[in-house]
Amino acid sequence: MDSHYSTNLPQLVFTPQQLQQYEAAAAKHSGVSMQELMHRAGSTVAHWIQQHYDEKKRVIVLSGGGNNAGDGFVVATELRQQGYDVKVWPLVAVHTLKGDAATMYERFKQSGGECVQDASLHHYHIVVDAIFGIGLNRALPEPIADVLAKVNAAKVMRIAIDVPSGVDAHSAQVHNNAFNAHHTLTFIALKQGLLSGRAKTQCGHLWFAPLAIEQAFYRQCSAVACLNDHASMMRKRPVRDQGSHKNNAGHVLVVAGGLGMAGAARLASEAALRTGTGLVSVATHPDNVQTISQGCYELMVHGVTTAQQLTALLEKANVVVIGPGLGQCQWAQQMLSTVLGYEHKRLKVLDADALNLLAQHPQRLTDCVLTPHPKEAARLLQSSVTEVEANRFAKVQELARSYQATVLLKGPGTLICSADKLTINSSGSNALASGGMGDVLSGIIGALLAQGVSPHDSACVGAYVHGLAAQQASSEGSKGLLASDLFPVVRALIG
Ligand SMILES: NC(=O)C1=CN([C@@H]2O[C@H](COP(=O)(O)OP(=O)(O)OC[C@H]3O[C@@H](n4cnc5c(N)ncnc54)[C@H](O)[C@@H]3O)[C@@H](O)[C@H]2O)[C@@H](O)CC1
Ligand SMILES: [K+]
Repeated sequence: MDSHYSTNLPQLVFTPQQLQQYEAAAAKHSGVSMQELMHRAGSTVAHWIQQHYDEKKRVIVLSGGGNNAGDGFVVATELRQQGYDVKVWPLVAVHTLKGDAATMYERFKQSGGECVQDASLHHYHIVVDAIFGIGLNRALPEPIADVLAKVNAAKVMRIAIDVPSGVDAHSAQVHNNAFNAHHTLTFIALKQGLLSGRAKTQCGHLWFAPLAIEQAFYRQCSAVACLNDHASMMRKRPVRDQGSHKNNAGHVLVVAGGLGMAGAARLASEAALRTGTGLVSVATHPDNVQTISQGCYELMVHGVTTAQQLTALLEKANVVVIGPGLGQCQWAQQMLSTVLGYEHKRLKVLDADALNLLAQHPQRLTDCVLTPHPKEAARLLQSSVTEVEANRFAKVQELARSYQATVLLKGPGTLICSADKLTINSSGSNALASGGMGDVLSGIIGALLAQGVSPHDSACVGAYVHGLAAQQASSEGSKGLLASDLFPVVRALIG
């Protein structure tokens, strides 16, 4: 069916530039004209609205000056035909419309459709955003931003066509007053910029409508990233043979917990245990030993003050997780330089203060997974959080390249980047959780590495399981999720 849509998203992810370049060829190969394609796009949105809201709901479509507006005029025409009270509020003068968008405007007028200026929003139930789609190339002009500020504050259902206006579908940058959608219906192929960072939340529920040309599009160009899905992530979990024992399931050494920071070390090391590691050792500040061991007697906890003591522990482990609650004092620096300088191959997860210390002395790494949040990423790149969030995709690639590591950039739609691969995480975010969530994630990734999963896949599966566990452990929208609440869910997912 041409107006098919679903919240089941494909795994292949593209840039908006690829859509601009190849969608005409894909349409041609599918025997569809560009005008028919615009018609399908608009019809799909109209159909979606009919499926979700009856014709008593009053609809206003905000239109812009490009083809996204053309889709909007199709929506308005079709909904009118179905008996909805629908108006269009052009935010760009309609006489500037060209080509198919101008044709769709004419059809709307000919069918008796009306345009209004300065509509009073409280009269409407549904606002459809047809201002900008993949053609957005700068911040929103002030008059449009002012209208969108009012729309975002109004008690209306907000539905975006293809891309919420003000969201850059390439970089995931969210410009001021971008349309804050409850639902976004995006066409033909997934655009990377809708899937990560604040842009992801700005889309609300994301629906995919292939317009029956997606297969032809996939044949035109290669995806730039992969959106992970449940089945592929579950397939990549480590398999533990029934006849195996603890020594076959890896040995993680968690180097964590400066003075007064026992909790971070405990969360990371318990997470490593709960994710199936055979043995977990902890190297920590001597004062923390008792606190970390309490109630988790499976952990082997060592108070460590010298490089020699740490080296002795490194010899026994196959994976090191370093950073949670480490601090940045001399002891912490010594721990990190001992781990990074250790002569034998050890896979390493660097998190939290290990990243902050690394940022002070940037160096190329070997066998490392880095797990920065945007602020840590900004420090590692000597940049700012604003710059990182303005282009998460470019920044995670820059980090992976300059540090020669697998990098996991946290936030909604966590990004995982290795030299040749970019993956976007699809499971929930933990925006409503309290502290310690990152410590758990580093422990999970360490455990997966220790059980033989590759660095890229460990980061992907770790991010997926962690997000899903946060989703499952918290009831919808409730605050106060504890990092330790994740343990039983992680176990159930990985086990
Ligand atoms: N025929 C086609 O190419 C199809 C296009 N489709 C729709 O068309 C959209 C893409 O259309 P366009 O490429 O025309 O792009 P848009 O409709 O997104 O807007 C582009 C226009 O806005 C201007 N613009 C961009 N950013 C601006 C800003 N911040 N302030 C002021 N003006 C700005 C551009 O210079 C251009 O004139 C898609 O997102 C999709 O909704 C669909 O109908 C499918 C078929
Ligand atoms: K839009």
